[in-house]
Amino acid sequence: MRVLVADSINEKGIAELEKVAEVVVNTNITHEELLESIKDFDAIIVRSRTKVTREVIEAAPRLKIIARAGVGVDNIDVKAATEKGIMVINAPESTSITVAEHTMGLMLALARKIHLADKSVKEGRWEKSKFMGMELNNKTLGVIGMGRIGSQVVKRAKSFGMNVLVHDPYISRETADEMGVEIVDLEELLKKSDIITIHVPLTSETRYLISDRELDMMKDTAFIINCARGGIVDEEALYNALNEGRIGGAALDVFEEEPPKGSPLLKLNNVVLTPHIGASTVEAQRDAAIIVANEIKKVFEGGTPQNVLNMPVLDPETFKFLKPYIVLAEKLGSLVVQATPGKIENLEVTYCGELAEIPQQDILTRTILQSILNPILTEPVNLVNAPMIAEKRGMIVTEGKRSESGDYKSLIVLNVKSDKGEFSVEGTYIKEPKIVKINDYKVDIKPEGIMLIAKYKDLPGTIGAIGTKLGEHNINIAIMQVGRKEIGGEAVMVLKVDQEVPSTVLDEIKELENVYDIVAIELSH
Ligand SMILES: NC(=O)c1ccc[n+]([C@@H]2O[C@H](COP(=O)([O-])OP(=O)(O)OC[C@H]3O[C@@H](n4cnc5c(N)ncnc54)[C@H](O)[C@@H]3O)[C@@H](O)[C@H]2O)c1
Ligand SMILES: O=C(O)[C@H](O)COP(=O)(O)O
Repeated sequence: MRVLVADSINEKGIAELEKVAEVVVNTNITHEELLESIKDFDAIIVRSRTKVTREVIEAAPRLKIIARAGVGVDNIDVKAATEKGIMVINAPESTSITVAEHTMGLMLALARKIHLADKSVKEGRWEKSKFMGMELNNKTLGVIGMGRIGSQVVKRAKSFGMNVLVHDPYISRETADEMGVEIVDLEELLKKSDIITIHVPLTSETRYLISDRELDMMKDTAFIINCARGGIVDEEALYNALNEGRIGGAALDVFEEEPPKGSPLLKLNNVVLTPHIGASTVEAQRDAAIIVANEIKKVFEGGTPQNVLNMPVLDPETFKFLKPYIVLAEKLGSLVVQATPGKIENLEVTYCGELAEIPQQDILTRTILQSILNPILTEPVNLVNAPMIAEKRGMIVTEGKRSESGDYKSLIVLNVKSDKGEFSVEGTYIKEPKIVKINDYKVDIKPEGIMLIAKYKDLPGTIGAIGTKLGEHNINIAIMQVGRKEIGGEAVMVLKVDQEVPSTVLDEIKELENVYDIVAIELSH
């Protein structure tokens, strides 16, 4: 496995990765160089500098994982990655405290004019009266977005004696009560706050969340801080508001364009600017690097990472329960694609028994269904992109649940229709995967190795004739099972054989009297 580290990360993360992969560190890589070299890598680690665009993703046939050593993934085309079956992971918890502390630093700098006082002293002046500040105590802080970082800011602000208003449409009343904050709409927050701090992701909804109209609602003495993402605050509108004295000051760690070359904001005194260092502490960078390195290791070792942004994360209990059925599902998918004649147009999957009791359908879809689809769809698919590819191919896939599962705790039932016929199979897991029904006939067979499935008329001599034909071609029968509903009616025979069965032999068997059809299937052990 090969991992490209495209932005600088802590060496501890690199050392972890080197235990399982060849690691190439190129933290000055240009977009053009990335487009050229990404084809040789299984994983890439980035921070906010490197843009992982659709173009990059499409030039990356080997890529399995895009890791963001940090939080924001607005520099990664997550949709394009999902379509290609590439996992996108991040290290969401790693930097929250660090960013919250940086926010408090900027708040204090604005309140006490630390940036200006520092400059003045270094330039040889002693202007005590010029730097009259403001206490944070008893002031109102408006927090826009109370997620991981926002809530850490709230805790710290409270310890400074601040009253906190929060605007976040997605948090519950209980969370607000637990944090001891008042939830308000954006307008009220803007009008009442002495300091406003932004901690939302950059999305189409939050782009220019703060522009002329919102800045005009702020007190003329109020400060605004953006440690989230450039583009959430309209910088031109901000400059005008600051320049015209319509607000008191601003602190920015992030910019629409980084670095903010030629921005008029660089010339204003009532502005504190830092070069996107909100997450830059030894502790946060060490944690971010180690977290993503371990996630990549997990993926390479076939495990389930925790911080995947484009597939569901399973708790260990659910994963333990589902794991055998994921193995079974892959075998069932492989069986139906080989046993069904023609192009599959319709796939109906029914989860029965305990499997049907999993409340979140999403988990079954992203694990069991996708494992069934893996072998059915011929282009490389994985747990991330399989349903999308099925849809693109015009295959109608439906899922259902049934609490009843006969003699078994859980059952997966597949009914398949193609342009040339139909096939159905039922499987369960009892210490190992088992096929318990084929085309409505009861069987009991372990789905592995070379299997023959024959449809024939249940008349004396037919089974013997098939066995003889195989014997003539030196094909040894290891296991044989038959299923029928009535004497003399249609029956199904499943044979496990020790050698491959050439198609010419299958054709000879199809010629036998009372044999309707026979297919050979090969399943992994
Ligand atoms: N400056 C830095 O170096 C730095 C470091 C880490 C993260 N960040 C940025 O901070 C952002 C927040 O990080 P986090 O870990 O707290 O994320 P988070 O997902 O835990 O929290 C984001 C919060 O924003 C809320 N939200 C979403 N849309 C909103 C809207 N329109 N109005 C109000 N609230 C809204 C969500 O409900 C959530 O509670 C990241 O997306 C990243 O862009 C910056
Ligand atoms: O979203 C993040 O994690 C921060 O913006 C940090 O970005 P960086 O890793 O480029 O410092």
